[in-house]
Parts: sequence; structure tokens; C-alpha cells
Amino acid sequence: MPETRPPVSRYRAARTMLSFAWAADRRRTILSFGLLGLEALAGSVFALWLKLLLDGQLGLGAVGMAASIGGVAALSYTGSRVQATLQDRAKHLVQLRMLDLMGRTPTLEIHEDPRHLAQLEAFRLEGHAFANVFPSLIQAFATVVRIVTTSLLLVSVHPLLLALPLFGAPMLLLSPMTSGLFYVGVLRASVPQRRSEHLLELTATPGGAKEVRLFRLRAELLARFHATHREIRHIHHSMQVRAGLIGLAARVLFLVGYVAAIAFVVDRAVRGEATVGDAALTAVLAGQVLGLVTGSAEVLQTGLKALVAASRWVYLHDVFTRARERIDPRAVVPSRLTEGIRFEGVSYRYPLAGSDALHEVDLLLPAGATVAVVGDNGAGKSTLVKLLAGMYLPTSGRLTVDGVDLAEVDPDHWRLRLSAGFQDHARFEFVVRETVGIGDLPSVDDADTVAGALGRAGAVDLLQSLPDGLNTQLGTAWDGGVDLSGGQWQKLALARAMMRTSPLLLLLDEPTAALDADTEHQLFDHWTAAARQLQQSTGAITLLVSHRFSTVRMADLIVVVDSSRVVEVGTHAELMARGGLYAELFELQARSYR
Ligand SMILES: Nc1ncnc2c1ncn2[C@@H]1O[C@H](COP(=O)(O)OP(=O)(O)OP(=O)(O)O)[C@@H](O)[C@H]1O
Repeated sequence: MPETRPPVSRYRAARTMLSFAWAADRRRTILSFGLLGLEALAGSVFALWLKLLLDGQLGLGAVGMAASIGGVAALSYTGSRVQATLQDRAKHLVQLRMLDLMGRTPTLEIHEDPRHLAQLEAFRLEGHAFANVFPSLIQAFATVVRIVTTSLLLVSVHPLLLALPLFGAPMLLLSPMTSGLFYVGVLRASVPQRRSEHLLELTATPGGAKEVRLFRLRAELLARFHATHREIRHIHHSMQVRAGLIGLAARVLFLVGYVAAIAFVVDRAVRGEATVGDAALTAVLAGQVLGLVTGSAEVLQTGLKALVAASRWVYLHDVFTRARERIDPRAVVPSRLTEGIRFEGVSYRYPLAGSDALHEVDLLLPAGATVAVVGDNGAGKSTLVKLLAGMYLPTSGRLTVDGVDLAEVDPDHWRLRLSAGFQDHARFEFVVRETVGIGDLPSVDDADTVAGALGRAGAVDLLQSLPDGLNTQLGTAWDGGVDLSGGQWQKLALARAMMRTSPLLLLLDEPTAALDADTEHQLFDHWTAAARQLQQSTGAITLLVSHRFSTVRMADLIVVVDSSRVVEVGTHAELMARGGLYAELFELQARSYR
């Protein structure tokens, strides 16, 4: 199951865990160690002052006790404040590193492989365990200090009393088993848990909320939600009962040792071999041993959780490293295209899929061409576009740019040379200037460039209709923010793709699907003209995926994809003359408009 601990060595996980925690805040980490050590020391000798008081050494006992109480209070207050800050810093670091790793991972593999996704999701939920590594290590250190001082004091009463901690050992040894049961519970409940989140999401998102009302699904969703939660509760309850029974048995065993230790010292006191102070000291220390054992079990469990989180991190990091392994610093994309982009026997299969999404594609996209890709839903068009954008590496075969293997080119460098607009674009809820300008970060503050990109995306009217023009905040969740229609959002995404004025490759994967056919036609007409101008200088290629044949027919080259294969390639005239799939699809669409 993907949610279990990923297969990475514990040594690497432990090293990662420590380096993460150490990097969060070194100064406070050292300070915490010191404060907790002192606090543990001050707390442990408390029983000694009590014994001195009971044995008649009133002065020393009273001063010592006052110092212990005052010391523990001051140290624990300061220590907890330092630790709270330390935890905040560690959480921040975890989020920062995660954002950085996700952003730097060159392909979409992490986001689309269910095995990676499960680890990513679990890390997102459990990553905070990292934040507890140092506090719990510090706690472990303080526990060791307490164990040493408590043991010394027990020996001072009678060496046999050292057997008392042994009665607590099962409690400690069984704690990984009880936390293991907790993990099994989480694992079993993860499916209904995801279902309940999906149900909530359905009612919370605008699209879902609309259909819930339209189809009167409220009662049905509520019933499913209740049933799901009953299932989750049942799973957790049965695990809790089992863990509870194990914990209870271990505690009963300790209780036996506790009663025996006190009976032993009371008996010695009755016989005059020990003082009343010794009996009181033993009672207090025996209580402390219980606290120490349960404290150690908690520390152990926190450590194990952090180790699992660290294993997930190492796993994800390995995915990232593997994705960059093929990069060859000598493989550089030329500044202008002369031959073009070539698919050489390229196949791509999605992780865990049973068949190829693209199968053995041989194709040349000539330098300077405008290319249209057509085909039925699910044929493989978007996969082809994402391979060109370097979002996936071919499962077999090569994609070359003027002879340079794209798999060896640093994706960051390749992406500087391309621009793209997608149908499933992101909705960046920034001010309009930024939402569009981030298509070319160095120009994000250049209002003229942004306005130019909006012009090339046919979005001048949209800009004029916005209350604050380029400074309009987008998204109603923000103060003064406005929402846009689906088509308007798409125009902004398109404008983002237009920010780079001379990319080597402009990829447009149905970026105009939400716009009317006329607008799409005009835009493509305009881009084709612009591409022809660039043809001489950079040999740039413009590739458009579209279902509208009125637009497609304008392209220099049309690529027809059917059931994962490229089945026809040519100009509109050539493909019509051939009378194959393209001609058939074209006729079908033309007939429906007549
Ligand atoms: N992330 C994914 N994981 C697994 N399979 C996928 C994934 N994305 C697409 N597929 C599958 O790959 C095949 C090709 O999908 P692709 O999105 O390339 O088709 P398309 O031609 O762009 O379709 P459409 O016109 O509907 O956008 C389909 O069978 C689809 O189910």
C-alpha cells in the first residue's frame, strides 16, 4: 500500500530527520537542550529535599525545595516558549522545502503517479512531525537526566529498588506496537477519509454546489457522509480498544512493582532499617518512574512518526533526483531552429496505465511551421503537448530539438525558450498585471508589455471592462477582488502565453475552447501571421490543438492523432485529397454547420 513507510533506509531517513530539525534553528535548539536538562535536574532532586525535610534537616530541605520549585517553574516557562518558536520554525522549514522541491521537480511525475501522490499527500499531512524531532530529542535527553538522578536516589535508599524501572519496561517496549495499531487504523481509514473529503469538496466548490442543488443531492450526500464517518469511527474504535488493552496490561504489571517497592521500604522502616524520609522518597520516586516510562514511550512514538515523515521526504527527493539524472550540461538548445523538433519512435505510458497514451510516434515539426493537432477525445493530443513541454520524458524513443535530445536538456533552460497556454489553465488570483505578467517574470512590472500580451490574446475589451484596469484584483475571496467568466479567465491565460514575444516553441492546447469559433479563428490568423514573421529570425514553431477545423485548416501542417498513434500528417489540401480520417472528420463538422 502506498501510504505505508516508503522503502528507504532508516539511516538515510534518520540523517534527513536530524538535518531538517537542526537547520530549522540551531541557536534555539542548543538553548532548549540546556534549559530542559536543568529543568530535569531541578525536578529530579525535589524528592531528595522532601526526604531531608522529613528526616529533620529542615533548613537545607526547605531552601532546596524552594530552589527546586522556583527553578522548575522558571526553566519550564522559558523552555516552553523557546520550544514553541522552535516548532514554528521547523514547520515553516518543512513547508518551504516542500514548495521548493515541488517547484524544482522538472516533470509532472510526482503529481501524476498514484504511488508518489500517496507519499506526497501523507507527507503533507504528517510532515509537521519533523517539527517535533528536536523537542522530542530534547525531551529524551531530559528523560535520561531524570532516569539517572532518579536511579541514583533509589540506590541511595536500597540497590534492590533499581528493579522498579524494570516493571515499567513492558510499557515502553509495547508502545511501538500500540502506535503500530494507530498506523494500521489511519491506513484503513484513509479510503473513507478521502471519500469524506471528496463529499465535502463537492458541496464547497462552486461547480459541485451548483449540481448538488440542481439534482437535489443534499440528503443523498448527507447520508453518504454519515455512513463514511461511521466507517471511520468503527475502524479507529476497534484499533483503540486493542491498543488500550495492551496498555492496560502493561500498567497493571507496573502497579505490581510499584506496590512491592513501597511495601519493601515500609517493611524496612518498621524494622528500623530505613527512615520515614526513605519511605516518602521511594513513594515519590516510584511515581516519577511511571511518569518517566510513559514520557519515554511518547518520545519514542514521536520519534517514529518523524522517522516515517523523513522516509517520505527521502522518497520524494529521490524521485526528484532521478528526474534530473538524465540532464547533460553540454546539451544546449540552439538559439534558433533550423531543422525543427523531431519525434523518433516516441512512446509514452502514464504510470500504472495498461497501455501507451502515445505509441511509437515518428514526426517532424519543421522549423518555422504553424502546426495543428487534431483527434478525438483521449486520442493523445495533450500528452504530445506535455512531452514537448518537457513535462514527461518519453517512456521510449527520443524527442530532439535540431538534433539535441530534449531528455538531456535542463528543463528549466528549455522552458525559457517556450511558451504555452492550456485549456486547464491555472487561475492566479493576483492583480491582472501580475496574473498575465508572470508569463515572463522579468517583464512582470512592465505595463506596456502586459498590455501588448493582452492585445495578442484578444483581451483588450476585457481589460477595458475591469474597474482598475491592470491593477484590478482577481478573485472574490480577496478585498475588492472581482471574478471573471470561464472565457475571460481563459483569455488571461492566453495573454500569459503571449508574454514571451519570441519563444522557439509556442504550445496552445485548446486555449481557446471557451471562446467562440470566430474569436479563435481571428486569434490563430493573427498568430500565424506573427509566426511567419518570426520564421526568418528564430525558426519558431507554433503548435495548436483544436477541435475546430475552420482554424485547423489554416495551419502549415496538420497532425491527426487517433488511438495513441499519429495516423496522418500533411496540409489541409493534402489530407482532404487523401480522403482519410481528417477528411472524414472535416466533412462531419462542415455538414453540421450547413
Ligand atoms: N495523468 C494521467 N494518468 C493516466 N492516464 C492519463 C493521464 N492523462 C491522460 N491519460 C490517458 O491518456 C490518454 C490520452 O490522453 P490525452 O489527454 O493526451 O488525450 P487528448 O487527445 O488530449 O484528449 P482531449 O481531446 O479529451 O483533451 C487517454 O486515454 C487518457 O485517459
